[in-house]
Amino acid sequence: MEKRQSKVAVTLTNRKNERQDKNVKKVTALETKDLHVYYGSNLALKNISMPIYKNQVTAFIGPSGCGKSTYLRSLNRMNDEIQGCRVEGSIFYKDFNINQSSVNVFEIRKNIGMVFQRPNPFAKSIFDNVAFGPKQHGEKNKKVLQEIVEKSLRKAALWDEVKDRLNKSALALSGGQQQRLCIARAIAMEPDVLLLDEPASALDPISTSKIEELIMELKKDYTVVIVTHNMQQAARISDYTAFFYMGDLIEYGETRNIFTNPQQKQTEDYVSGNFG
Ligand SMILES: Nc1ncnc2c1ncn2[C@@H]1O[C@H](COP(=O)(O)OP(=O)(O)OP(=O)(O)O)[C@@H](O)[C@H]1O
Repeated sequence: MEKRQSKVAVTLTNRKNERQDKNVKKVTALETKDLHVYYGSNLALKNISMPIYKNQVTAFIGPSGCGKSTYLRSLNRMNDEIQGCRVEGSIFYKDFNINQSSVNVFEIRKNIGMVFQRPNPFAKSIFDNVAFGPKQHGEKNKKVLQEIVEKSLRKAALWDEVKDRLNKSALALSGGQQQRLCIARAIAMEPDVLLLDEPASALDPISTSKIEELIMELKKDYTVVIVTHNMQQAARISDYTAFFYMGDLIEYGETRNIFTNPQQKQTEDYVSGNFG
């Protein structure tokens, strides 16, 4: 138990690219107010109000079943796809409550993209995977599509590895490459926010560290929200951390504070490995 805590502390001490300039004004990219999520009659998330800051990495941590993924899916209305799931409360994106039936969810998901736990490329070429979204949204110009594909693959740190085989099947890529391809596919839609649901949990340590490096790069251009089971990963890559427990948001704040100076006993117990 002790060991786990000290590893996280070492991780925080060793963090590179630390740019916590206290004078920089935080801009809110997304915000929920009084959010409740039900699966049938089961209340899975209770009264969650929190901002997600622009160009920051925000990590959601907590034990299995506490509601991390449910909350992540709320942020781009993906819970709409789950039968029996009901989301009450407000989700503000660009000062507009997107939790309203009149909102075009495809437009929302274009701006707030999502990458899932298991890489899920289409059984198509690498090129067609990345070009898929823009084509669906009406882009027909081949040159423009080529530019989008190259730019997205570069941003996903995959271009050098695949530039000579863009017409080969995406399914022939390694798991880590497939996950970066899925990130490129999301980037191709030019989103503001990227929601990543345990994007490295199915990957080996080397692929995981590539994804982590990539996430820290991506925040320059995007707001990144990540669900992770791995507290060291949260400590390594996130600026803000939210700790969920049994459907409640127990504590939210700068990652350094959550791990080294938590205000709630439950957070302290969790980050020090005493439960979960
Ligand atoms: N599709 C669903 N139908 C019914 N209940 C669900 C569904 N998805 C999640 N739940 C319930 O909602 C609660 C929160 O689940 P959620 O998957 O959001 O938690 P989590 O913290 O992401 O868990 P994990 O870390 O195991 O992925 C749990 O009680 C879970 O059983």
